[in-house]
Amino acid sequence: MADAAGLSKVEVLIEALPYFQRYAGRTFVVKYGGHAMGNKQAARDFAEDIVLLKAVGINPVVVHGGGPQIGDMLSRLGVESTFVDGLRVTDEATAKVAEMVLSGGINKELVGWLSNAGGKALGLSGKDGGLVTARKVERTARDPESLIESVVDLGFVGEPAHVDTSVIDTAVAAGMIPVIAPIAGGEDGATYNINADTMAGAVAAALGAARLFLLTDVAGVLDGNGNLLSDLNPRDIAKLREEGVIKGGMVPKLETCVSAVESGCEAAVVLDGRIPHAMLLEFFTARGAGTLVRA
Ligand SMILES: Nc1ncnc2c1ncn2[C@@H]1O[C@H](COP(=O)(O)OP(=O)(O)O)[C@@H](O)[C@H]1O
Ligand SMILES: CC(=O)N[C@@H](CCC(=O)OP(=O)(O)O)C(=O)O
Repeated sequence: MADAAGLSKVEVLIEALPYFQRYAGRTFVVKYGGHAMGNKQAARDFAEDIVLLKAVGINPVVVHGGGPQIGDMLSRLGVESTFVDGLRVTDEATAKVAEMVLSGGINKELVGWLSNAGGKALGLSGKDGGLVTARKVERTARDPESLIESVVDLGFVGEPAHVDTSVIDTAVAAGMIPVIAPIAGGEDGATYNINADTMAGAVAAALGAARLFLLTDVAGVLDGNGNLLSDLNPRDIAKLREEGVIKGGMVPKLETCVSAVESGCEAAVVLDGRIPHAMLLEFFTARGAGTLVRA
């Protein structure tokens, strides 16, 4: 006779069975933010979640950030960063540091965690296999008094202009988990620093992903009183942004969610990466957390 603990394990698997069946063969793009990476145990849990998704037939594709880690390296070098709408103003030297930290450091660390959890991970940046071609980001700002708009030069901050998924398709067909750093070359030959949320959204759209998960270090999108907003649509988001409730790093995150759901992704979720196994809890159980964005 099976004991109660054994039965409850089976019940959990049975509860998840319709999800395994529905999403087998589909792609989930998971963005792992630099803030969520701080805790080693949470990182191990994250790697297990990704490897479990792969084991049940879903194709996870990881895009990672590393903003705080780039900031630490720059401050060790005596360089201070400024941000415009959550984007780091990037001169040529900063782009070099960002590439070193993201592609050289964090990307390989994540590949190591996934391989320790039993996965076969392939570390890439937008440059590898022609995955992403970047173009320079154009931003304008309006002077609050004169209301005159002027161009803000962010330097080598890029956005994906073109995504060629063939390197991802090849890796997935070979049973691998692609792990992508948000760095890409431009048509001008320069190296561009891309916000990791933006990179994840572009990759999700190009792959026709079923889900986009954005793991960060807050419970989700919070209202003006610090309460979690668990369901949002693009109209709610535009209003919250106008009201100034959504600021800083949450701006590119929600821009990404909106463009993902408007380009066919079923749902995008802003999740608390500090919670152990946040992604599996959200996806396979009724105890979903975070903010779900749907069209
Ligand atoms: N309305 C909001 N709800 C939650 N977080 C917000 C909001 N507005 C701004 N933020 C900020 O956005 C941050 C998350 O973005 P970011 O620091 O870029 O994270 P990551 O490194 O995970 O991408 C939060 O830590 C918080 O400081
Ligand atoms: C242009 C730009 O801002 N690039 C980001 C890239 C890393 C990133 O986005 O990391 P998180 O997801 O951890 O914030 C940066 O330099 O910080």
